[in-house]
Amino acid sequence: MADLIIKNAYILTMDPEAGDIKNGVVVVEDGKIKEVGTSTECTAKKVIDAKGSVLMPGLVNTHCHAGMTIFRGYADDMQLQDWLENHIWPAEAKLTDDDIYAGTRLACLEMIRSGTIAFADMYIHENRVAQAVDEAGIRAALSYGMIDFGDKEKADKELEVGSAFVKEWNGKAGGRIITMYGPHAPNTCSRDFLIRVKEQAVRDNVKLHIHVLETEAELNYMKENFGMCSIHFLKGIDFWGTDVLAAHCVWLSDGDIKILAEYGVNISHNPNSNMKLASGICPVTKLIDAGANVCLGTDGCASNNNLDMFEEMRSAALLQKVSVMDPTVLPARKVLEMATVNGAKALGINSGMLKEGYNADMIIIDMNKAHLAPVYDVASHLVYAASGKDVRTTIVAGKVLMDDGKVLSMDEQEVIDIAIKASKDLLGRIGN
Ligand SMILES: N[C@@H](CCSC[C@H]1O[C@@H](n2cnc3c(=O)[nH]cnc32)[C@H](O)[C@@H]1O)C(=O)O
Ligand SMILES: [Zn+2]
Repeated sequence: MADLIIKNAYILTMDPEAGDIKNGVVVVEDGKIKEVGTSTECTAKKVIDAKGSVLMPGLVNTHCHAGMTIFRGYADDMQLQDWLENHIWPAEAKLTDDDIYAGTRLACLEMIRSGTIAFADMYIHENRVAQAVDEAGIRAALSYGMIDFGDKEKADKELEVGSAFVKEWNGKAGGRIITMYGPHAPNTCSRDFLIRVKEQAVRDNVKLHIHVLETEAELNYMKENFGMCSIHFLKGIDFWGTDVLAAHCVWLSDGDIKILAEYGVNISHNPNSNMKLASGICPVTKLIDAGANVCLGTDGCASNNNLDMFEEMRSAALLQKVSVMDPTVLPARKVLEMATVNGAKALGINSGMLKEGYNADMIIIDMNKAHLAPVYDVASHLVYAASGKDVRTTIVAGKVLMDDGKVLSMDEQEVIDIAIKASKDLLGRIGN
């Protein structure tokens, strides 16, 4: 007997061979997809009738600082450097591991509610992030964010913490957690430190998660200090490879784009964060045309300010169209691919498609809504009309985490209340 059957769904498999399936059926067993088709002989412990709904792979958020939900709306409308140096970093210094746990639980709740089944994180007290992920039932690629500012002692300490985290949590939560190394950025990590981290990641056979060329300020800093941009600098220390997830990649030359594509780098495009911080516009179309793997991320809640990947898909499509003054770029299906297939590839997880043998990481979107009627093209609605609020069911590793709008893996009000209390206590500690 299978664990779960979903029937009568309009299925977006995201599998180029299977395409869309009308009145489709998916059978789930032991956390994996057992069958995808139009009928099945199987029976199951639980059957979901998805009539009038769309079933698709869940969304993959490839750049986040989940615990920063605690800072949602804390510091808006300022430049990145001012925001980081004068507001966020001083506040982060007062964060406790309980704050991070509370903030990450809130992030997991928000992501489960809005159809995200996996996210890539880079933050502090990452062991408490992992604990929250384990309990919430979501999938995640987690890294302890490391900064050395050229201080050898800090570098040693950061790598010790980052390495211990990688080893302790890789593969945990029934395989839902994978770990990465998280060197923060080329202008906050020294050359030697970046070399050491890359070597350690290769030895540990895990990927790397780094911010790259989010702002023109980083580009200028790298040119002044190293005589070259971050892309050429990282190439010079053999940093690039398919094991790298680079967030932002806004300030790129055509030569940089060629390098990123050539090395198979995974690029996490964060349109809402880039717009909110006025960081710039990532040349997504050029990167895709060059063959790079471009996926989508929200960044932290303090620079978005939510974790709704449907909003991120819409922003990515609209921002790119107006930035190149061509409405034909980034069509809906391409954006859906970025948020599912490409995101899964970037994290190295077997999700992102509804295909036999893949992780049963999927979502059901209720299409019986005024703002989703009538339906000519499902993909169009998912990108240009829907939001995370239209997700009714979220399944990760075959487990139903939200069933018809009710979150089953956590007490929603308790999670919200604890996060609000943590933010109030934090304000008291920050003293404003
Ligand atoms: N161990 C490090 C912490 C790094 S965690 C990841 C860092 O990225 C910061 N961060 C959040 N959003 C952004 C962004 O958009 N660009 C760059 N850094 C960010 C976040 O505030 C956090 O300090 C230290 O010693 O500071
Ligand atoms: Zn970030």
